[in-house]
Amino acid sequence: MLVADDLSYRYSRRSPWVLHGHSLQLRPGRVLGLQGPSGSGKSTLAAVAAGLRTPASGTVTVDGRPLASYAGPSPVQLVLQHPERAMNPRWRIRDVLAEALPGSRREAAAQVSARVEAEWDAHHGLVSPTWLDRYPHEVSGGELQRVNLARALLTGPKYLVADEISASLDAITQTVLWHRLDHEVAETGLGVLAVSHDRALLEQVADEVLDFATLGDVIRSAPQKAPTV
Ligand SMILES: Nc1ncnc2c1ncn2[C@@H]1O[C@H](COP(=O)(O)OP(=O)(O)OP(=O)(O)O)[C@@H](O)[C@H]1O
Repeated sequence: MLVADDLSYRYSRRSPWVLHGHSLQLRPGRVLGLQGPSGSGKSTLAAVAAGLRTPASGTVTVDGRPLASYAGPSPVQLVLQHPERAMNPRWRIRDVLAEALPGSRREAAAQVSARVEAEWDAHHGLVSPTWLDRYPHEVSGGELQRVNLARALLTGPKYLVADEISASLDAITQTVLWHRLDHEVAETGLGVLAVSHDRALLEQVADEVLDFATLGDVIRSAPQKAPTV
């Protein structure tokens, strides 16, 4: 289980606490929705839960071990809204995916081809083999986000934090993206924290939807509780 416990976080000494006693638990094979208004702190919680930001206090553990103690690729991967910002536009999709794997680029590219053809074919998977020789600008926005997700999954995470991953897509493309991700959840037991301002979307894709505001302490109590950083 991924457990974020009693987190506090602020961006600088002078800025207000964004996280103040925030906690959540994510089980394998579940999609947990996290909803809240713009600026409330959802992305901050997502980044802390994925180990990209260090809380001032509180812990993030995976199966009882601190997330920071895991060597190699993190068991918690974070995927953000804009896939084009997360990849080199001069690399073919095969190489973009290969970057996630250890070993030489050539070996990794061969593994990518094998995996895409075996598991991620066009019928049920995230990536079509026909995209592998294309550049990022030669696939659609929805397809590129599927590549972005696939790259995170190639590292073999136990949990995926998906922060507004379909916010830039039209309704049909959103549905396709979540359907493909749902397939991965069912097949592999991946746990997903789906972060969005869009409650209606989360109610469609998640097993349970949490409100950001209910996960932390009342803001009045935060300055006493959280340590000075
Ligand atoms: N890098 C940063 N430096 C300073 N303050 C930041 C930084 N990133 C976010 N903040 C502030 O932290 C607060 C929470 O921001 P965050 O991005 O976590 O909210 P959010 O709920 O994800 O918003 P949105 O739905 O608009 O993406 C906001 O007040 C924001 O201005």
